Amino acid sequence: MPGGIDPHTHLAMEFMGAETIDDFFSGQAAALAGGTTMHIDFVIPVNGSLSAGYKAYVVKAKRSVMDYGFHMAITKWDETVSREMEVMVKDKGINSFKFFLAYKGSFMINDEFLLEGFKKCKSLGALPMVHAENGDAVYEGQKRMIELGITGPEGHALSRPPVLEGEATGRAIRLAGFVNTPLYVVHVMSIDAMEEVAKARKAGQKVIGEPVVSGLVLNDTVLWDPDFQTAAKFVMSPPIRAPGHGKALQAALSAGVLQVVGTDHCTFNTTQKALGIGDFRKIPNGVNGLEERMHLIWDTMVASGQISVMDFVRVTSTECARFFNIYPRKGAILVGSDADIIILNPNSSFEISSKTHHSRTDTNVYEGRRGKGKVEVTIAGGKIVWENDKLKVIPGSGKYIEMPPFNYLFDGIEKADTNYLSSLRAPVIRSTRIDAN
Ligand SMILES: NC(=O)NCCC(=O)O
Ligand SMILES: [Zn+2]
Ligand SMILES: [Zn+2]
Repeated sequence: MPGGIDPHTHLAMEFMGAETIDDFFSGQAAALAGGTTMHIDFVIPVNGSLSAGYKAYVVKAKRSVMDYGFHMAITKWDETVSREMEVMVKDKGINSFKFFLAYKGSFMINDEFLLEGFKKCKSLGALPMVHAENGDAVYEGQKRMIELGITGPEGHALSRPPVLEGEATGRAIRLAGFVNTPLYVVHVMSIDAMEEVAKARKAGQKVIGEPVVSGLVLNDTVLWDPDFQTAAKFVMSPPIRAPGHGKALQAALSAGVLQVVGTDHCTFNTTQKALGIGDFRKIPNGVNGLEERMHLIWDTMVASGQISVMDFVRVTSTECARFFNIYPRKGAILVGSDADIIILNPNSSFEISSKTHHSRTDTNVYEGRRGKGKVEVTIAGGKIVWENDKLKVIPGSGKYIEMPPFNYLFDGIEKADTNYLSSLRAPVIRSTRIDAN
């Protein structure tokens, strides 16, 4: 099959007072061992500067062992940001921008700037992405938990319930519809958010929903574990939800309501997670998944009969290549495509453990999981990099993949705008005469 493409990772990311323990070397080594041959990471601007952020990430990615691309986060709005977005698209090969509706006081931006960002993305042919949670309400929910004396990891889930994800997802979708731009919703974690995506797609709106492995296969009961370390490793945003949400997301994935599976790989070790002992708001948010994604999706979705092998390739690779406009170079086995290929043996089994995984983190949120379907060989760029449970990787061998704007979702956007304009009624010409009496 074509190698996996993970549309959502955070390697060497500075976040919540810590830096993720996996960098572009260890995170990518883990990815290759799990059959993923390309990932798209989020560049975080430095003090709001896109160019400074881009430069920093070019340095971070120097030791790459596999191909990668960048999305860019937009964390503030002004003329410079608007101009720099243009540079990122036209000169740097970035065709997607992420807007955080959560993380009040750090990454979050308001609706006025979200609208500006959506308009700019549309004009550049870049895909806007949203982290959809209502950041103001999350802030309120966090205060409420602390006042109630709930300071442990369970407070994380209780302070940001599904309704806040549903609200922000619906709002972002409606604003994208108002601007008439395609939209990509990252880490859809709840039924509430998924149903907003479903409703919009049914109405013909170009909305992409990305579930992540943790949301598909885990549930939030672990956040109530009495051991802080055990519970804290599962803290991510939006939170892993109550039992039932994961199964509904799986059904949505098999029905095509959700389209591509990411990981949101963002790893912090036990010492880093301990920053939040006594205050869940300080636990660095993020879980692992780069190495586990292909195995868990195969086992959960294909081995269980929920999706076909063809669908597996679509949701783990091809569709991602199409959304980010690099198909058929990536996401296919064709003459002229990059030779990123995996051999997955459906009859052999895998077992996940922090003792054997390739990530640098000392825990694994999928610890102890076993299943059917193991990636036995990974070929990246025509070279065997994973075979007989051994990695053969060369730091610096990974290439930066430039992604051009105007993917297929932009087809028809201009036409719809023209139709909209001509559908507006002719302006009313009113008399300004005022009668004397
Ligand atoms: N998701 C998460 O908890 N950490 C990474 C940052 C983000 O994607 O929101
Ligand atoms: Zn996010
Ligand atoms: Zn993320």
